[in-house]
Amino acid sequence: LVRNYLVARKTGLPILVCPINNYNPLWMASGIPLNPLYKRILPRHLYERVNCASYGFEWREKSGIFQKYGPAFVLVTTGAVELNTVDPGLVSEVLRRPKDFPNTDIGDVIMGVFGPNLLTTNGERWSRQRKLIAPNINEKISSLVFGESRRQAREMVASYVDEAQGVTNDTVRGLKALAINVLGTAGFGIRRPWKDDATSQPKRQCQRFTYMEATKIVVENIVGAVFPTRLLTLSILPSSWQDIGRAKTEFPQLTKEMLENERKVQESATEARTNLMSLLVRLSDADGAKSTQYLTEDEMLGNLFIFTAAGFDTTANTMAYALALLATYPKYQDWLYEEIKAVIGDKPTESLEYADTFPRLPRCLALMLETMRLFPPLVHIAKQVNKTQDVAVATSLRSYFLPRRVVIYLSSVALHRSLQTYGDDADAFRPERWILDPSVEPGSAKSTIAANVRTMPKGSFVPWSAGPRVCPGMKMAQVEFVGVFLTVCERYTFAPVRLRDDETDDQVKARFEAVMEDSSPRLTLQMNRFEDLKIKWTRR
Ligand code: HEM
Repeated sequence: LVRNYLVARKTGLPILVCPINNYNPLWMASGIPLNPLYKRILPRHLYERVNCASYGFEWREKSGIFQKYGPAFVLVTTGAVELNTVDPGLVSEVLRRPKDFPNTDIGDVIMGVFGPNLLTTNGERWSRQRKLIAPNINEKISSLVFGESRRQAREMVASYVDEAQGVTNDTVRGLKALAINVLGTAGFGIRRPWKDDATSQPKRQCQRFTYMEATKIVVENIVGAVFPTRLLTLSILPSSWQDIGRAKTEFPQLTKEMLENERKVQESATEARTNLMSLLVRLSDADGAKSTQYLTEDEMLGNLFIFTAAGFDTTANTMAYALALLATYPKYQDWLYEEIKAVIGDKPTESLEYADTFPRLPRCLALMLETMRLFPPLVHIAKQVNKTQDVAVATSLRSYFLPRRVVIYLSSVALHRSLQTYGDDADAFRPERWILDPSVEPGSAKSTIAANVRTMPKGSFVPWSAGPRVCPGMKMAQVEFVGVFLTVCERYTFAPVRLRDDETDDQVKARFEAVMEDSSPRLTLQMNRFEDLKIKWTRR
């Protein structure tokens, strides 16, 4: 603790000391569930430290702690020295310089459970994988994602309307099923009806998981999955933990089977296959000795996992918050509908082409950006100062001295609610803030994502990170989101179901806002009481 404190002193920034090891797996697993208890029993100044040392304090504190300590402060624990910042200049420099600020070792422990991958590696190994993989998450994949997202969304809402008279509190789970199925298609060429995933039951001990089921379980319980498999499968543990253990045990074998199958299909296929796994198979089968264009077998397992891990919960929860926001503020459903109608007119909507449609829906994308501004799936981005050399950075706010090995947390939540960047209504949901020129008519030639969606100042909006390590799935997630909201808003409206006949509009709004606010950052930010989002779908 003393050594860490002395390192922190070198930064010259305000310091908070908390004498625990916040990287201990037990602390990591118990920190969030016990947080409300700590809040109740500890005096405010002690709780503040314990809270900062527990995962995801960024969501619980929002901008408050930065208003108290300034744009950067340091947390010292027995496990680490952590610098937290909302200085956009520092954020932008840290993300621009991956050599000085590589990804953290702790991220590797969590996201590298099945092998090294794009997210968990640094240096040459990362740059080789990045050059191979990122350019291939391309427009062909986007087109596939667009079509599949629309198909899944149609099936989902039709099922709610036909079978439950439109009333459901299941839409968040439905969106998760939709997202995993879209990834199944784009990532692995597995095409499933929406209902298959949405209604699947927990498996009994003797039944094997499918690949997508095993991945979903591990992704949704990623912190638990860090524990050894032997521990997780102990019969005294709850069955949900045993499921994590089983999914973790089965995952490598399931991946190998899928890859073998893909290789067989590729041998006999007449056309090149378009999904991420087929691409990785081609890359790993290249001759590594002669070329730098290869992936090792363990990198392939790691990357197949990371596509789903990075792309599933992030996109699904963003869609869930957007849906809740649109139900809470219904005038924006009309705002989207106006654009959708202007773009697709009377065309038969089943046959909409991605390339003609997606770029002309700036309002639909603005909805996504505004949702992620208020509810960023990753509440922080973690980097660390490289291990060999201290780094100095000067921004318009101040000069920073960053000793080697210090972990840096870029706080997306507080950055995205900054009054300086977003104005006095920074906490309000206003998707139109993203539209550059509101007088441009939807559907007109100037109404495109490229021409009419605002770009925020560097380092102020980082839901997908930025710089050389920006999320390679950003476009894919945007296409999925726009495809889904285009499909549902074109044909349906949805509204909160009142709990009492005399519940007023304001009370309903406050109730839905409270459900969104009651969120916790797990792997990604998500609503704790998502079943309380009871809504009624109605055909337009
Ligand atoms: C709304 C959806 C998404 C959000 C908010 C999101 C967010 C992010 C963020 C913040 C990072 C940087 C993490 C860090 O540096 O610590 C990242 C990296 C990454 N994301 Fe995404 N992501 C999304 C969707 C996807 C999808 C659909 C894929 C898969 C196709 C994907 C694959 C990746 C990969 C492989 C990386 C590591 C990149 C590297 O370090 O070079 N993401 N994502």
